Amino acid sequence: MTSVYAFPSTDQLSEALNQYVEKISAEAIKKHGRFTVAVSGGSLPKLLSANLKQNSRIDFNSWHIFFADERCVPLDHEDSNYLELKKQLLDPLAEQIQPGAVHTIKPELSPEEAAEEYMDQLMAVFAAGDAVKFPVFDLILLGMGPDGHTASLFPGHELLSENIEWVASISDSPKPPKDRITLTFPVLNHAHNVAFVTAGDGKQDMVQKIIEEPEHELPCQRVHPANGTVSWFIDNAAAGKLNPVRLTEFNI
Ligand SMILES: O=C(O)[C@H](O)[C@@H](O)[C@H](O)[C@H](O)COP(=O)(O)O
Repeated sequence: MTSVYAFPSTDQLSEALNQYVEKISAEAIKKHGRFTVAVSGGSLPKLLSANLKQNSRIDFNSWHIFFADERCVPLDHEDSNYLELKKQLLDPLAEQIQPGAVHTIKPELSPEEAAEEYMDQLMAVFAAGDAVKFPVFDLILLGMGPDGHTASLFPGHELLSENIEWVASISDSPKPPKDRITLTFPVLNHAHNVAFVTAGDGKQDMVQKIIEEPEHELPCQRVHPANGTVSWFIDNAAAGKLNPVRLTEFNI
């Protein structure tokens, strides 16, 4: 089940996303004492954090934050997804309400080694003590590239067929920087909830293609958790070419 929510402005998109994340994190923490979330880079951290960073109802201490993908650069490098999330969400949060854990890559490692090490971090959180085939995130927050990529899963790339490893490295990313790690489709498709977040009229062609033309089998279209929900949070600019019948009224 895919729900597409469109909002007149990015401010209203961010507020709706704040309410959605608050609901899912509260349910997860009530159910199993923690909230596990994977965050993408690009424009997502800013759209995610605009209202979330001021939400005093959220128990960030119970959060485990991972990255859906990350560039293999130092954590203080301008291309680092961690740095962007730090700027947009972590730094504005008071010391006593910081997330319980923010799982960053080890940038000094090669992309291959960084992927292996990130797998160890995922195993420690999701498979402590018992064997699991894939981690089950409470929420994975994804962006949509102009070519239909998501995380660092790009159209036509061999990584799209990875169905065993939880984390993969890529050294020929069409979107710079070229060296990255990324969660793989099996992990994305085991999540309880996935939310795509994208805005701007530059995205309207691809949004229309992804939502209305499944035959393309673009990376964004290959995210469909068997036991999970998929939601799109977009602004009216990005929804500009969508048939309005595809839109769902947001009420949470
Ligand atoms: O590390 C990355 O580059 C992102 O995770 C990437 O997958 C991003 O989400 C899309 O490229 C959309 O980026 P924009 O929202 O900035 O267009």
